[in-house]
Amino acid sequence: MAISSFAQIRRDLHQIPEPGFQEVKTQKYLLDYLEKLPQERLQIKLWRTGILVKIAGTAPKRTIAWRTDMDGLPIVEETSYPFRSLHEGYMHACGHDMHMAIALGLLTHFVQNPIADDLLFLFQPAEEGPGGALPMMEGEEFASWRPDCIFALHIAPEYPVGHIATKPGILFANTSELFVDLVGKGGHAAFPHKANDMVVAGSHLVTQLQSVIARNIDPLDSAVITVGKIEGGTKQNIIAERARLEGTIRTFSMESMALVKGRIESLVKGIEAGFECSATIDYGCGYCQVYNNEQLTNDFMDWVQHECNDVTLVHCKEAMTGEDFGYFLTEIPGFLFWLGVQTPYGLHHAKIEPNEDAIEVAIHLVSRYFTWLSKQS
Ligand SMILES: CC(=O)N[C@@H](CCC[C@H](N)C(=O)O)C(=O)O
Repeated sequence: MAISSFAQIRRDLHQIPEPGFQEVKTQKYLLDYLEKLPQERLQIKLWRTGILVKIAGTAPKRTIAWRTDMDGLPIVEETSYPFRSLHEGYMHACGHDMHMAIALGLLTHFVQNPIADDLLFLFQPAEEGPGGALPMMEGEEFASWRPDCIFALHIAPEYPVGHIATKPGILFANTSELFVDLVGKGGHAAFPHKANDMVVAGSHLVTQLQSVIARNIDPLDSAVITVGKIEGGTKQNIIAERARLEGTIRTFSMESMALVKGRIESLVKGIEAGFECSATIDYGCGYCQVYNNEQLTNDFMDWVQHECNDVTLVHCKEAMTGEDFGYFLTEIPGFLFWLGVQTPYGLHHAKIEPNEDAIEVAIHLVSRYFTWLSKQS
């Protein structure tokens, strides 16, 4: 069966996943594509490994923006695809390849069918970390093309193709990365009393961290601490002098974030005292929540409900995912919605295979929405 050109673009991008701020091949691929489009209405600016593209409207009163992320994740791909990642140890496992193909599809549509308003397409690096949205917003390139409203989507493995989901207000959580380094005293496996084992200390800490959510967060509030990676030691018969825990914290309020961090700091001090080691905490990068503008989101949801009988709208709950798109929404009204790509494996899974039919669903939906929105002012 023939696949659409944007599904093919997604496959090409799927093969070249790159970490945040190293999206060099991705940027080149996108630029090569943009170069082939009719240029009359297009203006292009580069920002680090990202790209900003403006399409001049026919009678602009404002600028409507669409943002896609670009980076991949450090995952060894285990899909059944013949177009698996060519970058050993990296994979587009969060759908940014789908997001970019959709953005190019939309951009192409509007180059061919311009609307009254100006359109701005943001290809933003480093969503998975250390965060490209905030520095991109602070850059002169964005400031000089600052949009009046901004929108984005994220693929959702749990919804069927043709379904979208969103809600007004908070959609995604506040996040903070978490890195804890423990340093003790290494030694011979047979003489534990002469050493100070950081594998044991780190294991205690991982277990204690679970109590913060269970015993310090109001049960009617929500928070997550996930330790996704532990490193420690050098060999099975050497007591580990060092251990490192890498994780992430998620909360729905900054008060809960401060509370969780305070409790983590106390527990880490306890580990230092209890295991006679030294510890350092680094919170890495943090993202603010994704808070959907209530008016725009409600209007969009009404519009989908009444005008798009090919799309099923789900009124979803908020999720503990993070997205630096939230920074754009702190200053510019807009929203993010989930796009159903039904697949049994979740985001960040080595076997995730999003259904590519969702690419055309998104292009068709958002192109109609922007055309409608442009007529509303
Ligand atoms: C949509 C999504 O999966 N986003 C990421 C954002 C990660 C932020 C940061 N690196 C962290 O781990 O806290 C997510 O994991 O939710």
